[in-house]
Amino acid sequence: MVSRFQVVHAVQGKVPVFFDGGVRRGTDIFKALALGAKAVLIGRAVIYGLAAKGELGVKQVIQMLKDELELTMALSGCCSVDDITRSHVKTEKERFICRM
Ligand SMILES: Cc1cc2nc3c(=O)[nH]c(=O)nc-3n(C[C@H](O)[C@H](O)[C@H](O)COP(=O)(O)O)c2cc1C
Repeated sequence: MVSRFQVVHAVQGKVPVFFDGGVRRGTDIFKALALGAKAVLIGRAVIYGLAAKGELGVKQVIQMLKDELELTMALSGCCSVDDITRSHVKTEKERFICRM
């Protein structure tokens, strides 16, 4: 089965990619950007916030995603989103080679 992250990787640099679906954490945004996505779209995460706490919940979800993305960027040595590159993520195959 091909994952959404693999699809982004496959078309990287050929067409602008908007990553849509399953974004729940800042690390998901980081990974999508690292694989070449120009933007990510968020559906249910903000709906969950809306259902739980209304407008405040939506703001909190967006702030949480922003905080998590910024933390991930800081831990990866990225000062801006333009600094996030393909080298910041590994495929399963690359991870396997690293373990050998
Ligand atoms: C309440 C709700 C309504 C949606 N309505 C539509 C729609 O009318 N047409 C459409 O193409 N996608 C619709 N979507 C899908 C979103 O555009 C988006 O693709 C999806 O929610 C992203 O995945 P995520 O929810 O995992 O973030 C809807 C999503 C939600 C949560």
